[in-house]
Amino acid sequence: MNFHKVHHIKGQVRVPGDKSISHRAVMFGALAKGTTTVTNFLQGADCLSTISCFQQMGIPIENNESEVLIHGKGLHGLTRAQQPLDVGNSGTTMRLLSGILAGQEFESVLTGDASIQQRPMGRVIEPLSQMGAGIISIPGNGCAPLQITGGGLTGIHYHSKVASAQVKSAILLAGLYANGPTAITEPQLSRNHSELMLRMLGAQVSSQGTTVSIQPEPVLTGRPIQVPGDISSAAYFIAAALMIPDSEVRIRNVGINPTRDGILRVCRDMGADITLENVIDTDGEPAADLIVRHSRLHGTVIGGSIIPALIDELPILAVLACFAEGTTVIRDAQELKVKESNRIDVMVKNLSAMGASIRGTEDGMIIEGGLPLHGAVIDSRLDHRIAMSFAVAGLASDGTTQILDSDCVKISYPGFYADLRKLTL
Ligand SMILES: O=C(O)C1=C[C@@H](OP(=O)(O)O)[C@@H](O)[C@H](O)C1
Ligand SMILES: C=C(OP(=O)(O)O)C(=O)O
Repeated sequence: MNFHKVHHIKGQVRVPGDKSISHRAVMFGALAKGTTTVTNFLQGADCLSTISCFQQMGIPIENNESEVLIHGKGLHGLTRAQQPLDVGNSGTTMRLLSGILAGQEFESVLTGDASIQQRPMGRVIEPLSQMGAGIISIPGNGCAPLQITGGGLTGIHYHSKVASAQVKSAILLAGLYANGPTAITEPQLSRNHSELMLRMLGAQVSSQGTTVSIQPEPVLTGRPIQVPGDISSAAYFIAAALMIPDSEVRIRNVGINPTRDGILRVCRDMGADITLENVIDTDGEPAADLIVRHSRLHGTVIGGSIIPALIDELPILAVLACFAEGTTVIRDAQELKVKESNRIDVMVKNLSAMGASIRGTEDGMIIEGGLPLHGAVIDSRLDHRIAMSFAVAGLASDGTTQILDSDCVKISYPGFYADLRKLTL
């Protein structure tokens, strides 16, 4: 797909539901008793993989697009799948499901696409094995496919080396089935959607600093869940409006949970004009309209405890940094290397091809902003965040930007190109 320079972006957009919350609504709804009705569910390929895995384990799920109904069967209501469970491209599905399967009295195989088969699973294999699950990497390289023989779990207090909501959630979910309390301490606070939603469904979860603990065998009860818009999807419109002269957009109903709002804090620190209106709170997940206007930006340093609060936004923030005066340093972000692609390498290679001054480091990137960018052929490496980042870069660059495998945006935002185009009219 090709992109060209536009004069401005203007208007309103409503981004689809949050991916992390949509996955969790299906998984936790399946473990609850009764029906969980989910509105504004993200109909992206990753969340559809989660639905299909739970249907294969005997959970009736009705997907009516505007509403998803999960007829949960309680903590012990899952049944063994007849086929290996296929998570597609979704790391969240693979890791959270590993935690749930660790607690089941049956054997399961979890697999996924070529990208997922290269992502590290040792980070869940280690704690779940410590709890007593039989969990092995079938190829023997710490990656999927995984074979999981669950049951007989012991509660542990795990100290994780990575700040990862997927690891934290896997351990908390296994903790639902343990013989005593389970706790996890992470180096920095990662997104807390699991804690909030499990608590709302009836689990006993307590959080103190970067430690979360959970009590086993709660009775979870299904209930309505409203999914706010995904700030990780809003990020592309935030960046486009800031970068492109004369732009102003209103992005409606965006989730602004403080464990996810790092992009707002960093953009403001760079000089961005972003205001919030219509702030609401739905079951502990706040949301607001974001009004974003073109701004003169300056470089900044992004590192430390803010990184987990903007980890998926770092590719588009790297693009934004090219349009800011001075130097932007991204550090402490080595996790970028183990996402759907190596996002440090892919950003450096593609932004360099467009004329940016960017250098990769062990744990991030250093960008000298202010050079004009020009079009190039961009290999998305089938990574949705890369494709969306360069679509936005293309709208602010001379010449033609051609994105290869552009349809990978269906993973988290199937209507992305249509929504972006509407704002350019
Ligand atoms: O828990 C989640 O829903 C997610 C956690 C993050 O991954 P890590 O836990 O690996 O940091 C993030 O990158 C991913 O898109 C979604
Ligand atoms: C890393 C991502 O997702 P996951 O880990 O679920 O594949 C992402 O959406 O950017």
